[in-house]
Amino acid sequence: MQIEFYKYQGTGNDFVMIDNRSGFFPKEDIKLIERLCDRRFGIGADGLILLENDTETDFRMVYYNSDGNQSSMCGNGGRCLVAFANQLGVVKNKATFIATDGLHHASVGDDAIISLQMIDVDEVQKKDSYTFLNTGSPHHVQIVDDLEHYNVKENGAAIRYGVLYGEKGSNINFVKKVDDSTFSLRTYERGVEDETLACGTGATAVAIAMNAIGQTDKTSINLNVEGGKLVVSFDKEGDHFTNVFLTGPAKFVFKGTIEI
Ligand SMILES: N[C@@H](CCC[C@H](N)C(=O)O)C(=O)O
Repeated sequence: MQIEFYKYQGTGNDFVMIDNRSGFFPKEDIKLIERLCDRRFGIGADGLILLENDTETDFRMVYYNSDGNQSSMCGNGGRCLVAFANQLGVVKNKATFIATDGLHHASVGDDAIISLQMIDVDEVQKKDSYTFLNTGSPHHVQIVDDLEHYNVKENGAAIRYGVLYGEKGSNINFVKKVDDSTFSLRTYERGVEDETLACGTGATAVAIAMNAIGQTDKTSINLNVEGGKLVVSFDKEGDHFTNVFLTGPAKFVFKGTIEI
């Protein structure tokens, strides 16, 4: 059997996209999803996303990490899925869709810039050396001295598998302040089990965490990620963050068919 796929990337966080509106895709086949995401034996991606029908919104997002397991929200994947839906003609420059963390609104701007509304954040756990919050996916946020030379894979894995987060784990973000409006980050992603070039829910978590712990009082924050630049904006009331938007490029790379 042959599957038609589309490859997208958002600031270097890359995804295999499949139009599953007919419901043909064998969703329980973890090994198949893992193989499709494999960079040597498959197409290669940080995750795989199915675009499915939904009765109340434009479409449903079903997200899998590259390890083949279905997971929580993916911000860059959500932005890429909106670009994919636009390419398929399912939406026209504006989208409303349902994902594992609830309803999302998005808009398509010039130059493949997609702005995606993320969930509200009601709880920010501030600890001495790190911050933890959920932006659709769980995120540990930690400021480090030498971000450029930091061993993200080794230190990220140690925290992800350590005592703090148990079996469920967390995504781990290491951060450096550039100026009041700008932070650089590098992310170790759960389910990829490696550093990725960008993480949308991670960038969102970093922006909110930096505001919540007083590193900035800005509510529109530039994020330098390894694969490009993202912007996160929000409204704030105490530790309650609403109207959270993640904005950045989401680009079509290629399409093809693969034998499964
Ligand atoms: N790359 C994603 C995050 C995907 C989910 C994450 N790996 C998890 O399982 O928690 C993003 O852009 O948000």
